[in-house]
Amino acid sequence: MEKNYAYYQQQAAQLDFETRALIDGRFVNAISAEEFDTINPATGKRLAGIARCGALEVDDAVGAARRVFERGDWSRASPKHRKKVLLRFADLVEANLETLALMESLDSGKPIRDALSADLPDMIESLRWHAEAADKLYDQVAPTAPDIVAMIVREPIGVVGAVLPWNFPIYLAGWKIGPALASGNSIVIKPAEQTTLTALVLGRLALEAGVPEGVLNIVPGYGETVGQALGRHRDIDCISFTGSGEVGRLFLKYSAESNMKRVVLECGGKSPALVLADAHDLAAVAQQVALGALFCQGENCSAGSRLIVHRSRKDELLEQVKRAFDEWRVGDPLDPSTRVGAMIEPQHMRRVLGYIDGGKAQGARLVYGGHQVRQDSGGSFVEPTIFDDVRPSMTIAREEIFGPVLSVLTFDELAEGVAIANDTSYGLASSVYTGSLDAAHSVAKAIRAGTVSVNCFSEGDTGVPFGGYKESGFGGREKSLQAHDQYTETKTVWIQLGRGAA
Ligand SMILES: NC(=O)C1=CN([C@@H]2O[C@H](COP(=O)(O)OP(=O)(O)OC[C@H]3O[C@@H](n4cnc5c(N)ncnc54)[C@H](O)[C@@H]3O)[C@@H](O)[C@H]2O)C=CC1
Ligand code: BAL
Repeated sequence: MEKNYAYYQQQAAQLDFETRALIDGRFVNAISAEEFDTINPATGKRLAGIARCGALEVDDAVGAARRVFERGDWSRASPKHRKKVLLRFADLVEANLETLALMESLDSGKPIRDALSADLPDMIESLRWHAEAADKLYDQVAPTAPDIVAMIVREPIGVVGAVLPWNFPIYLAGWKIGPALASGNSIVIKPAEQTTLTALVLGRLALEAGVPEGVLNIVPGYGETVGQALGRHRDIDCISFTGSGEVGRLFLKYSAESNMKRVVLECGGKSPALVLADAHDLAAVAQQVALGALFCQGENCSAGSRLIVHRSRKDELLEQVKRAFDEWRVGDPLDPSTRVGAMIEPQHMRRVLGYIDGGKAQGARLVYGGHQVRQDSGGSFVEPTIFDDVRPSMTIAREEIFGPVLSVLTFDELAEGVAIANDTSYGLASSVYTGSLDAAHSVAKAIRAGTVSVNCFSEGDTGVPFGGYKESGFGGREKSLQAHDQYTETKTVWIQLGRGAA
């Protein structure tokens, strides 16, 4: 059967959902037997009732994670064994790619085409990449005096709490599970309450692949209960969090008020796309600008939400960007021709529409879109939107909107453009478009952001670090070998020769 809209609708209608927590290798209901609803953002309809866990289930999951860690079934397994199991896990995710993509699209509102072509393949790559690293990351021996051997060894940090957002639920689960498990830790995952379904399938597949019981636990529930209990738990060694800066700060507080656990935060952005006067091929630039602004409905921490363009090229580029935006059709996420799906929930849609109203009120010029659409669907849809004549002081140029809204600002001198790009409390990603190698390098050095992409919008791949400067990030990087630093402790073993037993 052709894999068209009708096919995906039919497949989606046949899905079964796992809705229970995974603790110590068993799927269990919440102790209270309570559930919370997970809703399809594209229809407003309930998909399933999910186990509503709380601090008691967090205790059980952390206890199980700690026991297996101390027993060593996984933490002291040979790296080769961990690699083999994680590669099998990746294969199983791949074998279930379409089912997981459908579930992800239903639960998060993201277009099925993105779930199939980006979220799932990238998640699988993350598992494989870190699995392969497991038996290739060597420890070190320091240069010392001849009667000393000083070894610098990495050890798993212990029990990791992974707190996930709703914008890339399975993909970001992969960012955390891959390196955390490859380096021998146990993990307790708290999915965002809006998007729990795919994480629970991952739990089943991990067990099937041979990840020992208790090594990977999933505790669904709300942030104030499950999230906070993880953050304050004295037997968790590291929290890896992705989400808002506001909640990121809470995790720092939880850590300070409990056991000083390591906290790694990945917290959003207001990323610039800086287009210099000598940029080539504005039609191609416009395609990248649209991708940066609209991918995942703009619900993307690294979204290129500020277009900062040299005044001499503004009018021409703006026309091209509008044309590029025309290609981003809003529609039912299950329709493979849809490129802009549903906002995660009605309150978030209202927040995005509030920013649009605020932009108009502050004097920015709405030149494209600007409205809620597809009301009849029952879902939360906002059309791609462009504001021109935005000043750096306006709220839409400063705050993370997390929706398909692009602000256009102009500059005359390059230094001014760079200053506007850096005039933000965030520093996650950025793009620069130029025909000059010199300018590309100078701007890349001057921009204070974790990623600078030149003549494209990109976060790179699994092999390169991802994370933010300033309030976009704290404590480390995701992806690449640097991700393993989050989840490992460094131990120095200092051996004095000639004083021990013969
Ligand atoms: N990847 C990113 O950078 C993301 C950024 N955001 C930003 O945050 C805004 C709000 O989105 P939310 O879903 O509300 O993000 P959030 O930061 O509230 O949620 C992220 C995770 O933290 C948990 N959480 C919430 N409150 C908590 C608490 N008091 N203690 C412990 N854990 C808690 C949530 O349950 C979820 O698992 C978005 O509009 C966007 O600007 C949101 C999601 C992802
Ligand atoms: N851009 C992928 C990571 C995130 O949105 O958090």
